[in-house]
Amino acid sequence: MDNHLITAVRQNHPITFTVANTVTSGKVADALSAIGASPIMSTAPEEAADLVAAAHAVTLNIGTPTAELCKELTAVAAAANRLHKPLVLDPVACGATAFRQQINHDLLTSHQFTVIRGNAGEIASLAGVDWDGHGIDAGSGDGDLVTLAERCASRYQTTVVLSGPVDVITNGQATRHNDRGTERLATNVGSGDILSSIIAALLGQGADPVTAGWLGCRLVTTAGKNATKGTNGLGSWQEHFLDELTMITDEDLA
Ligand SMILES: Nc1ncnc2c1ncn2[C@@H]1O[C@H](COP(=O)(O)OP(=O)(O)O)[C@@H](O)[C@H]1O
Ligand SMILES: Cc1ncsc1CCOP(=O)(O)O
Ligand SMILES: [Mg+2]
Repeated sequence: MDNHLITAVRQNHPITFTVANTVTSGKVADALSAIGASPIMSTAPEEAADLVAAAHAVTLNIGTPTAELCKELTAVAAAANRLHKPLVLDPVACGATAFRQQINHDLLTSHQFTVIRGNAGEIASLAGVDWDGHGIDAGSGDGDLVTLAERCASRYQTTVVLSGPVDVITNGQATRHNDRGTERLATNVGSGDILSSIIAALLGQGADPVTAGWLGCRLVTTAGKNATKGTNGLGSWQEHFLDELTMITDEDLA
């Protein structure tokens, strides 16, 4: 595995285009900038092809979907496939409503994604596995999470990053785990959105999907864990988290 990826991101500033949700767009942009990537967000189908052409990687975040935004999501996904740009899906709360289920189904059956990054509830919904989802959070269910992630990876012929207390990264053949992290990440709104777009930045820097998935999880959880030192509430942790993302190096991720 290339252990110079973070250094390369900080040198090359890969343009990382995110169709973001309206809740955490700013947090995602700041986190991408902190690791050295160059973020850009847009919701205009009129510029979808031009922005995808300029970007090194793309993330579709379905956190606050609208019928209008679906035009953008489709235009960006089609352009990313046409231009062979890495494409990441964050299917936020995809099991929570029929509307979200339909949007994610339409995207996944019409376009090829490089990586799908979601929590266990979201991955279970995409894999067609019964799960007791809980809004944007993982919820609870039975079954082995590796099997769940592999089933989703196989269904959509992609790499799946199933995030949680232990992250599972698999393309159906190779499977990796990341057990570093802190509970604070679970309750911080935007942790997953940040992770999905950081994975896109690493793909944009040339990492293969499993490496980008594992390294993204390692990067976010290392920064998250380090940020707990000397902090009490969520607010101070968020500030420290961004500082940690700014300072993190390849050596910190071993
Ligand atoms: N209980 C936990 N303990 C440690 N790390 C966690 C925990 N839950 C989530 N994380 C980490 O938080 C990040 C976001 O994952 P997650 O919370 O599953 O995404 P989402 O915010 O989309 O639900 C990941 O890097 C994951 O490793
Ligand atoms: C609260 C909320 N509602 C729609 S999107 C969103 C943010 C989800 O962020 P994350 O999945 O990273 O926790
Ligand atoms: Mg999420």
